[in-house]
Amino acid sequence: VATSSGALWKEHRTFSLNTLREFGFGKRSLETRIIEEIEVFVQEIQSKKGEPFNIHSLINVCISNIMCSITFGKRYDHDDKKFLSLLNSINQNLSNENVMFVATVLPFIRYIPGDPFRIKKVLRNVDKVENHLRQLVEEHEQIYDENNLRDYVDVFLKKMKSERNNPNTTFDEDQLLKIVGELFVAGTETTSTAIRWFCLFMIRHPEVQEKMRNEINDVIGTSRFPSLEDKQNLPYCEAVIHETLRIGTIAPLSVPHGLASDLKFNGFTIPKDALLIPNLYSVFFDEKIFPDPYDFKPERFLDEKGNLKNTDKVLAFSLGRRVCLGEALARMELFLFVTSLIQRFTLEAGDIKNIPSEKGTMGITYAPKDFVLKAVPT
Ligand code: HEM
Repeated sequence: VATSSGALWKEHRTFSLNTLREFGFGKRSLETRIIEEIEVFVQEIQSKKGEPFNIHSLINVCISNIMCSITFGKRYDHDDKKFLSLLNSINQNLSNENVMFVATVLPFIRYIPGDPFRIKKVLRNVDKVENHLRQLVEEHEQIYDENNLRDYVDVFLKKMKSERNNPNTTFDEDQLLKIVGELFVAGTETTSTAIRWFCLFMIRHPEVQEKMRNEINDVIGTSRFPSLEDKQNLPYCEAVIHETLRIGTIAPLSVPHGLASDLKFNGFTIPKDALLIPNLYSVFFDEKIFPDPYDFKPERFLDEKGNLKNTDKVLAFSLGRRVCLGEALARMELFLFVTSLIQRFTLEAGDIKNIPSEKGTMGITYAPKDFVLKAVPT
């Protein structure tokens, strides 16, 4: 979806969205699935007993499991070595994306003996992920039952079978592998990065955590997990999520777009086929929209009565026809994960002399540098 355009993009974006909606996007069934994953998340954190740990892999597995269950009807245990190694390969490639830009411009560098640019490593990682996904698709094909469509892959297989005699079909195994790979990667890395930014900002701003916890305690208490119905009653928590997406700037340059026709803009003509790189960063840090843009201030999204305002200015998922396909899922996950976390734990720096920096690293997303934290039960 993300890398295609024209008729192919339209057909597969519509198919993907409809199918993902069928499997719960924006529905209660998906909320229940997310909360089940949060229960595991909380148990894993409790098992650390307030000792310092790196939350990166824990968040990655939880978020990835949600995407895996929609796509393949499957989730993995947190100590599944094969799955952890797969997620690690994806992480390595995403944080190493710049290398692939260089290899695209200078393709010969991949033939240099040894692996000085780590390109062979990146390609080995791609193979590893593709082989894993291919195996999952093959397993689905073997037990496919058209009267019991369990997940995204089954619905795609049904469409493939119904289009078997259409010579122009775009529903084939290659396309299926591309899309599940994309959903798996885009659906894990982005949301997981947003939650890591959230943890980092909470360590740096204990007063914000405290306010969130007070609001959660007033509205929900501690006996049950937050649910999506609580969202409207937790404006401060929502404001913190918007501020996290703004300052975290997970996709500062969104995704490059190609121009389908000439475009006149501010007296310039930008020719058809030119590559446009949207600069979301310039909006998030525009002081006319967000005064003191470098300060973490959730209150900027609340009016004097405490109601949310200006949240539509945070274009974290971009906008227009190619707006992020996973926005609904990501917003559900973000709300449920961060409120459940703050309801049960106080987040502190793992090492008081080493408070994690707000300066991140740029790969395919803008992510925090790895850090350790303490999650002290409230
Ligand atoms: C906090 C989490 C997320 C952020 C910040 C984010 C951000 C973005 C952005 C900025 C784009 C580019 C839109 C454009 O081209 O104008 C995008 C596209 C996309 N995202 Fe996300 N995303 C997130 C979560 C997800 C999730 C959970 C999924 C999985 C379902 C997903 C799947 C996609 C896909 C498939 C596209 C390409 C859409 C198209 O080209 O039609 N994203 N996302």
